[in-house]
Amino acid sequence: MKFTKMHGCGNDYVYVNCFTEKVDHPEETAILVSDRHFGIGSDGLILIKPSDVADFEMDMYNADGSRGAMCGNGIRCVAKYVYDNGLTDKTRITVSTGSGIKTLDLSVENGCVKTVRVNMGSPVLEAEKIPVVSDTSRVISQPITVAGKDFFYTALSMGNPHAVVFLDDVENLKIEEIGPEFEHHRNFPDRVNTEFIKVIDDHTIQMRVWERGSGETLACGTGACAAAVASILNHKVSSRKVSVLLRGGELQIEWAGEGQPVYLTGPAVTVFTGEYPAGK
Ligand SMILES: N[C@@H](CCC[C@H](N)C(=O)O)C(=O)O
Repeated sequence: MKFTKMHGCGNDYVYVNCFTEKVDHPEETAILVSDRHFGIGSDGLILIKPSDVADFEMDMYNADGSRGAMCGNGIRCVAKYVYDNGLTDKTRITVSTGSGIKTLDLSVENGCVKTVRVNMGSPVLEAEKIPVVSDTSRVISQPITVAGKDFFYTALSMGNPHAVVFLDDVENLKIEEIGPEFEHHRNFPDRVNTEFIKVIDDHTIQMRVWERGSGETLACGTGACAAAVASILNHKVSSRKVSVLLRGGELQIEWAGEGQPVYLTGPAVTVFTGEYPAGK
């Protein structure tokens, strides 16, 4: 299998061009290639496929082999891959995902895509659609006890489920201890991605993320969107344009408010290409 390793703000995936390559068991392949010691090393696997309903299809798998419906950093890299490798010459493309068709605008410099702006669709706030177990129809700053500690969280879906928690300090957070406890908490029947947020100023937030199926990653595009929406809903920021500072870089989020789509802008980078497994 020929592959390309790419990342968006350090959220790295192995990309396979399924116009020419075939992956028979993507769940098992995702686990194998993601291993940072015995595999290629990544947060998961992303298959780029032909589509009947959009220009391309993105099919994504986490490092544990579970399927993700949407990936904000991954879809920007899909855009870079298809443009840089001549599968399209369009700078506005559509990509079919597990959470619908997304439209992407590509910024090109010297013949290569540098940044991509994605229409991520509207956030889903209804508890049962996220899904999150709750007595209320929405979960905005609700108490939750996780691993014996009390937190407040806001839940929403950006095509995948997110819990956003505001803290005074995220740098010293023992995320490898608390992250899995949120992921498997009984409130989240489909597990959850959890964003831990420190507010920096009225338009900037700092974020660490524990991703469902992959653990701590350096960035999460859907998570950055969820965090910006939660920051606006909880009046933590006053701007509708929010900069999200992640361990692997910075993402820009725009949201005009309820019923409106969220826009995600950020970089996409190719790291290397190869073949897996090696011939010899
Ligand atoms: N890193 C991604 C999200 C990947 C899927 C997620 N772990 C899930 O299972 O929902 C992003 O950039 O959005």
